[in-house]
Amino acid sequence: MSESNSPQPAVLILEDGNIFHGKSFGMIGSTTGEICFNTGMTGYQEVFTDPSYYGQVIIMNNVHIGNYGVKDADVESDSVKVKGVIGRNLEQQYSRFAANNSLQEYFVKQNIVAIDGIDTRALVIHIRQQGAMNCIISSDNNNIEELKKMLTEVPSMNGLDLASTVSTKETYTAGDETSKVRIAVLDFGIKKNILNCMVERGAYLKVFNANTEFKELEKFSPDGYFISNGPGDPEPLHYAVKTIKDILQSKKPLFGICLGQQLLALANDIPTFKMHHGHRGLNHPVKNIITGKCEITTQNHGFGVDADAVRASKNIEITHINLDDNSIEGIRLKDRPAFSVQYHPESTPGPHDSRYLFDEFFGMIMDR
Ligand SMILES: NC(=O)CC[C@H](N)C(=O)O
Repeated sequence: MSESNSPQPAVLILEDGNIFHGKSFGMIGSTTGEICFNTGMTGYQEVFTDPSYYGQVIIMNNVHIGNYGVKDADVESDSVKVKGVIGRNLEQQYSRFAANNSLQEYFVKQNIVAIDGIDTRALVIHIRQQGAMNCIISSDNNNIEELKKMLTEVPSMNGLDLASTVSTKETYTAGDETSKVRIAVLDFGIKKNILNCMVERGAYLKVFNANTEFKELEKFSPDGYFISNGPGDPEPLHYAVKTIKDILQSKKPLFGICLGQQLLALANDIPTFKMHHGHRGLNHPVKNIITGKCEITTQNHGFGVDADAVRASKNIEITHINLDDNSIEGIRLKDRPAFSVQYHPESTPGPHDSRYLFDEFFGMIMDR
């Protein structure tokens, strides 16, 4: 490595006062956010560009990240959405025929501050035990007291509406305009591959800003409604809950993913809660309790729907449960063609076990 490439020292400070020393990677600077970890072995570029991670600093459990570089097409949105990255070996060298760039240069271009050389095993064990908390990474300031002060000013993820920040400002369409299946998509930070999964099945989509009222969505004459994934806390999104209540009144099919499930629950008076440290990875076992079949799923969430309230609800049926911790992974309404899952069936990255859910959504629309 040439002298100019040798990394500067960097520091990671957790809200509970723990300090980790490492080396800078990506942009030189400081960044803050909620620390979380992803256990996936592959698909790092898709993870970094997933808007559901907006506001979070992510620890990558896999020991080597960056070794296959980055490729323009492997994105879930138009930019990196994580606030920072923590790794054991963040690699400048890469090897892949199709790659366009190194992770290092990609992070510099996208203004992403990362820290390399961290004992990620110890750090992940710590977060698993202590739970979600804020953190700061810095490679341009070695004054620990100053950094700690900056960290105290970072808001808690609990109560934050981040979805309206990453939602599309302009309405746009995708797919074949002459299609018989028209789906209105409410965008809270949608991943491109969710849109692809619907376009591949022949839908014509119109994607709307998170804050769009039902009467505006209705003008598109949709056959169904899709409620997307997205970052932050679902609880403050009262405007979205109102829209979903109106959609349910229309009795047209509705499918929600992740934040979409949390909003569907809130629209049915089921509260959501902040999880201890969330689920993020590519191998979370889920059981479909309607068919009895298991799926290995891609997940990325730090909030969940209240299991007791779901079980007590007369109108909500549980369709999927998590086999690790019994949390609610899927629900459907008894009196409306509306359902949702807490995980990511488009699964980029991840196994494709759950893509049948898009077929079920299309089935619901075609049956009408
Ligand atoms: N992937 C998502 O949609 C995440 C939903 C929500 N922000 C959570 O962390 O639970």
